[in-house]
Amino acid sequence: MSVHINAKKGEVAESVLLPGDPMRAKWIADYFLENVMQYNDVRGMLGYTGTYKGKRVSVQGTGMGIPSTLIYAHELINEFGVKNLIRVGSAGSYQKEVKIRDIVIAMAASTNSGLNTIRFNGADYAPTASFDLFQKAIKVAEQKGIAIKAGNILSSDEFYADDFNDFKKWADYGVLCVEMETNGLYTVAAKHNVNALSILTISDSLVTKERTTSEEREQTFKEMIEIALELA
Ligand SMILES: O=P(O)(O)O[C@H]1O[C@H](CO)[C@@H](O)[C@H]1O
Ligand SMILES: O=c1cc[nH]c(=O)[nH]1
Repeated sequence: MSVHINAKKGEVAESVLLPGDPMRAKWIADYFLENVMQYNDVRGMLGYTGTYKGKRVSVQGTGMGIPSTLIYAHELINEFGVKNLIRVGSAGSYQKEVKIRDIVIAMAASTNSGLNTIRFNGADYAPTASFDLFQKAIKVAEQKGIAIKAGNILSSDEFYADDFNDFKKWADYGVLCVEMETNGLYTVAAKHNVNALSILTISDSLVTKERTTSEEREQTFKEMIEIALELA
């Protein structure tokens, strides 16, 4: 057991899907996994282990934002021996070509968080996806006929920016979409020499102002889960 995860040793699989929303974790376990056991309920941040096509896989909510995600990723890696951390999250589009329900794989994650500048004494660190998981995800998506987009994303510290037009600067530099966790996830995975990948589904667009409902964000977005589960 760790501070935030009350699983016993061995109850968490080597590969873990990481949605921000703990209710999406429950939905993934209910909808996709067999032989499911719930291993975590601390703070309502639900975690489950089950099997997918006979392979053991876990799914753990992380909460929202880099600080919360760092807690779960750190404990999963250091206390439970997790080797593959695959985020399955929602994101807001920054580009008109990136449309609602599109899937974006984060090759790299920029941020406005100060955590890495503190960690690296004022210098920038560029956290990137695991090349191995990235390559596999591209292959799986091709096999399943699922279109994906891939590139740089923004992990923002705030959901409600003072000025929503701030996104245009990031968009000009080719950033595809915004979410709130990947920069931290890729950094902690690099530190501990394990694999991390973020697969995101566009839930809303800062360009067109369209958006999906919270229920859709919790219970749909099946294609990114299907890709993620094949990487486990
Ligand atoms: O859908 P999840 O995985 O929670 O991800 C996105 O949704 C939350 C904001 O609504 C943030 O956590 C953001 O990164
Ligand atoms: O606009 C959005 C959508 C999902 N997640 C975010 O952080 N921002």
